[in-house]
Amino acid sequence: MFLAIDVGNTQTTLGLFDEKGQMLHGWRMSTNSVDTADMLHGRLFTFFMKDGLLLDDISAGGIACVVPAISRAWKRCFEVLLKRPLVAISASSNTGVPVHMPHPERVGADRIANAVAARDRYGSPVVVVDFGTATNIDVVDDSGAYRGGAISPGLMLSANALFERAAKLSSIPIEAPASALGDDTESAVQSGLVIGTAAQAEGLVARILQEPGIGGAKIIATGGLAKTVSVATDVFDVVDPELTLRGIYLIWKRG
Ligand SMILES: Nc1ncnc2c1ncn2[C@@H]1O[C@H](COP(=O)(O)OP(=O)(O)O)[C@@H](O)[C@H]1O
Ligand SMILES: CC(C)(COP(=O)(O)O)[C@@H](O)C(=O)NCCC(=O)O
Ligand SMILES: [K+]
Repeated sequence: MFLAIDVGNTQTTLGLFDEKGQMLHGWRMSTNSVDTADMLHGRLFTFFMKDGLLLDDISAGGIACVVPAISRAWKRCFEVLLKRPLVAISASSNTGVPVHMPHPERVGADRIANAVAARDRYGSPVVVVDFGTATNIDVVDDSGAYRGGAISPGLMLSANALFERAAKLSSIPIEAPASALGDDTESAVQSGLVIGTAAQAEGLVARILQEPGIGGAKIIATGGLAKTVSVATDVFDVVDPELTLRGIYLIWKRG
């Protein structure tokens, strides 16, 4: 079986795929850039044990990593400890999705994976909004090419900055309030953060859809906060939390 690893700035998600491309198991852990190969190996061992699996069941891995400090530890975990190959996804991988941007090598591997999975599942044009540490938008045009998108501070980053800098505000449950018109501090902050993040996505998507080759695109939400935010908008055709992991699998499968 194939293990897909999506290393984000806050959390690392893992998905175990069978030969038919079904994701059978998924796990989530925090991303710690100081983790060693032994620690990563230990985490994998625990996840697999808990689900009645063996690390030997892994035949290969693929990784989309946007935290360079930890990529060596993952490589060592696979190649030295698990004795299995690990493919690192980048814009220069054989993805089948050409990157029409001046500096393809600078694009995050997670964004490439999103584009590949979205085009495969939903066709093109397609727009992905990924709600993680950053909120990033990834766009595939009607020719099937990746065209970039937008990057902004994610919901939790904004929330934490607000709670840190506004003396009278402290942490509240991050969920959509009943109305955009908050009638107390908690619901006002929920409105600003959750409905605000949703409205930002609506606004950016509306503008991106005006660009040549993007009109009529399906709009997909993914990322750890996709479910929280999608409650507050009807802009999304689909919420697909496993999109990035599926993209890693698809890129690996193409070889
Ligand atoms: N099981 C979970 N299901 C959904 N959301 C989670 C879950 N766990 C965490 N989240 C939220 O998702 C966010 C991380 O999203 P993610 O897309 O993994 O970010 P990144 O890829 O930037 O690390 C965290 O802020 C967390 O609050
Ligand atoms: C945009 C990102 C910060 C998103 O990271 P995440 O929120 O998933 O942790 C990441 O894809 C990244 O660092 N990209 C490099 C710059 C670019 O894609 O243009
Ligand atoms: K991510």
